Amino acid sequence: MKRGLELHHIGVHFGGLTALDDVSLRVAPNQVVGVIGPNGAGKTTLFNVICGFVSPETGSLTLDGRPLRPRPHRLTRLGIARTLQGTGLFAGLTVLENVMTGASHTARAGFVPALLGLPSSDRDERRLRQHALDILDDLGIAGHADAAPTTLPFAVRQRVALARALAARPRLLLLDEPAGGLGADDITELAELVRQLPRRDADPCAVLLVEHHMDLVMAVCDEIVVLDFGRVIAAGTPDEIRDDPAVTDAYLGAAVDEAAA
Ligand SMILES: Nc1ncnc2c1ncn2[C@@H]1O[C@H](COP(=O)(O)OP(=O)(O)OP(=O)(O)O)[C@@H](O)[C@H]1O
Repeated sequence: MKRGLELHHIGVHFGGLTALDDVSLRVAPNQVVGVIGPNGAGKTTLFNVICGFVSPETGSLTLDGRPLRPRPHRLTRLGIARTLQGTGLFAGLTVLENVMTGASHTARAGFVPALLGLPSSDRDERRLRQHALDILDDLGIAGHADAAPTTLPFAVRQRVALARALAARPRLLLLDEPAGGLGADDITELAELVRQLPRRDADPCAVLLVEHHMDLVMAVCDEIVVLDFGRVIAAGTPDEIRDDPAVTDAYLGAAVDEAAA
């Protein structure tokens, strides 16, 4: 049985500030796991540790039981893909080309055949193009394949960014605040989409979702981890988290602080 991604007792400090303190969690295959918490709780730092942007001072990570030292440029080869806050799409490429860049590492023909225009690179390109089109179709945005991303509404661009991440055929997808900037209807549609990711026929993947929007997290997650001041203060199913007084206290405390400010 594959164990998926595990974080064991992760600690990160920035100068005298403790951003993560003894954080452990697991994202099992085919699960959607959410990380929530008030502002400054450590969510982004946790995401950055998994992507390899931040190295933890204490603790370790494992992927299917094997030690994992993430580096941003090596993630895709490990079967991990991510979307970042904002969409980060290439403005000079069409939607389809943007999605194809997500899978380009899987192309068998290398740089030289492509440069010489040899048939293997044509075949590769056709294969990549079809794969990207299939994903766009899956996400309901194939009609925008030839559009420039800048001409599209934000919610569609978000979907294109998701399609690009999925093009790498990840077994784990990291989503950083995917609901940021979306309206209520778009969030409902996004929830439906995220819930389906571990259940897709082709290339199902586990999801780790770092998100502010409680509604989205409650709707899609099998497990939720709640951070406050860098520590895990609760972990469990959405129902368990909803009824946990420590979680209410943390969010109430944050709301009171904001009101006072
Ligand atoms: N590069 C950094 N240098 C110094 N302090 C940092 C750095 N990155 C984060 N912090 C601090 O670490 C703590 C955790 O920040 P982090 O951004 O991970 O929280 P968050 O839960 O993502 O917050 P938000 O919901 O506001 O995005 C905060 O106190 C933040 O100010």
